[in-house]
Amino acid sequence: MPDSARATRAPAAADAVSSRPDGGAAPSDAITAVGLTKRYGDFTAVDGIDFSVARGESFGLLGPNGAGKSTTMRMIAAVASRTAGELSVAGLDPEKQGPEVRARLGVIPQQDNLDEELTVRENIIMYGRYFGLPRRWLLGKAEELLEFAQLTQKAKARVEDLSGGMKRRLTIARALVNEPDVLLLDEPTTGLDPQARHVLWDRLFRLKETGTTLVLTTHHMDEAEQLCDRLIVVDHGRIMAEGSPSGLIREHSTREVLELRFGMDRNAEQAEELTGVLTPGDAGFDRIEVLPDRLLVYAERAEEALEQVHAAGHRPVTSLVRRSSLEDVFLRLTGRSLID
Ligand SMILES: Nc1ncnc2c1ncn2[C@@H]1O[C@H](COP(=O)(O)OP(=O)(O)OP(=O)(O)O)[C@@H](O)[C@H]1O
Repeated sequence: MPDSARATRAPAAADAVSSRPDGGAAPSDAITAVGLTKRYGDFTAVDGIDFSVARGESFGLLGPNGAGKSTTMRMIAAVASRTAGELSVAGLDPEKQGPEVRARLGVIPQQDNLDEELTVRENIIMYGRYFGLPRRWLLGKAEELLEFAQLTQKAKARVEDLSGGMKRRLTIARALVNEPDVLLLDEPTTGLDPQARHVLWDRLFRLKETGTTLVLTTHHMDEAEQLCDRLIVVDHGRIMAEGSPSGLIREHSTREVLELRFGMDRNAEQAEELTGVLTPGDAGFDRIEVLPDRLLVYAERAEEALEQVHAAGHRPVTSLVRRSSLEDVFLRLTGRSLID
């Protein structure tokens, strides 16, 4: 939340906070899930997952399409029921205390659901009215949020005239109108061009710095690396690993990766030959993964590995040395790529 926005608490939202049924001090965890499960008939979309999100933390669910990320978010947001397990959001049970939970959350769904008929400013004000916030207070709040979202110049524009990145920023501004404790973002930058993604990341980074708890889903490893203090890697409804981006990379991958291309049909055959060239002691070599278009040589010192490849007479068409990423962690854990 922008500092300026914090200075003027939402009056009606404050009432909602003081009417908390548990009445006690705010819990240290913003969200706690234990054995959280969601089944659709025979199909298990979320399979008994445990995690907690501390207040002020930026927490991610990283996984491919269909991993169960959105379903988990929908249970947190009190719009889908759970089949089994425990879930606590700001100390409340979303299933039993849906309206109270929703009053404490800002939700950014995968698809923008802005009111196309209204102007940018009106979108924020109307959304605030749903929370019962007074119109006069909302007029000032809308200006703060427009500034935060870098949309002041567009205040009177209609939503249909905005770019994709602007719409996304407006959706975030709108979700902040009730001064939520936790912001839920489902795939916040999917579909945006690189420049629009960076502008959005910058805004989210600002929110993170001012202490807003962020929970986001993504299948972009760079987004998770940029924004998350901690994340869970999910696949088929299960948690495969948990940790900080750098901790996960340290635990599950080598420091560096050598990417080699030998030409479409030769990669598998070359992988076998290179396994004979590179031994575990050499260059901190760990293993080779064969992808359809390239080989990934996992080694602590990839430049040294490349020297050894050359010294053994192998001539890749292209070679690239890079640091390991969360994509490599996912590949290691599941044998698959994050984006199929
Ligand atoms: N209402 C539903 N009825 C039946 N199956 C569903 C329903 N909603 C989701 N699923 C299934 O549950 C699984 C998890 O879906 P979910 O949307 O949570 O995945 P995701 O990780 O968020 O992926 P995406 O990024 O594609 O949304 C998918 O296989 C999906 O088809």
